[in-house]
Amino acid sequence: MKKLKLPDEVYKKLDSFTKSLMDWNKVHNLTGAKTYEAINEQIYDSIYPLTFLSKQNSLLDIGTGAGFPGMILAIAMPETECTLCEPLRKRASFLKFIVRELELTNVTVEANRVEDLEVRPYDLITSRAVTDTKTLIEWSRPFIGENTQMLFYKGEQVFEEVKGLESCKYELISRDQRNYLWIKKLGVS
Ligand SMILES: C[S@@+](CC[C@H](N)C(=O)[O-])C[C@H]1O[C@@H](n2cnc3c(N)ncnc32)[C@H](O)[C@@H]1O
Repeated sequence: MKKLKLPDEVYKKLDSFTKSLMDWNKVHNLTGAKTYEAINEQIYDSIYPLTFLSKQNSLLDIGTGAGFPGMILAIAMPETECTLCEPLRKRASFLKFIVRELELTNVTVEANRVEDLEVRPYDLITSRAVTDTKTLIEWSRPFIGENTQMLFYKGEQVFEEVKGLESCKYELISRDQRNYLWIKKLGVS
């Protein structure tokens, strides 16, 4: 299993998360990642940005699904206050179960569409496999403060999508098929 250097306590919690996800997946089809190995690959994909991101005080993850990347980042960054936004009831119920089971004090699960969330600024906005970059930026706007950064987990399509980002300060970090679009400053639209 590919691993980043993180405290043992974090890996213990990630292991509990994996076991619970496998159990829930047998009953409720929460994610396509069904095996221990497949879930671990999603976990590594979720936390890989910790190799380049600095510490954040607050994070909003749009469309967390069964936990990627928001719940994984929340477990790995216990000092970051994380809001996980997931409208689908069974997925949000699983996220709430994990919060209770792992006694996570830094996580709030919002079982709503991002368009319906209470507006406030976040330091970091993340999203994986939800929608195109243009829509993600529009959805993120109400939550952007002075220093907000965005991190979108993208595939091949990102190379087309960044063509609209000329006025933004961004970096693309590629790993295998994954392209992490790290927007450090939004330009004027
Ligand atoms: C393909 S899943 C990806 C889930 C997870 N991010 C992952 O990578 O495994 C897309 C998720 O986005 C959620 N979603 C769709 N529209 C949304 C919206 N307007 N606001 C928040 N979440 C939304 C869906 O409920 C779904 O769980």
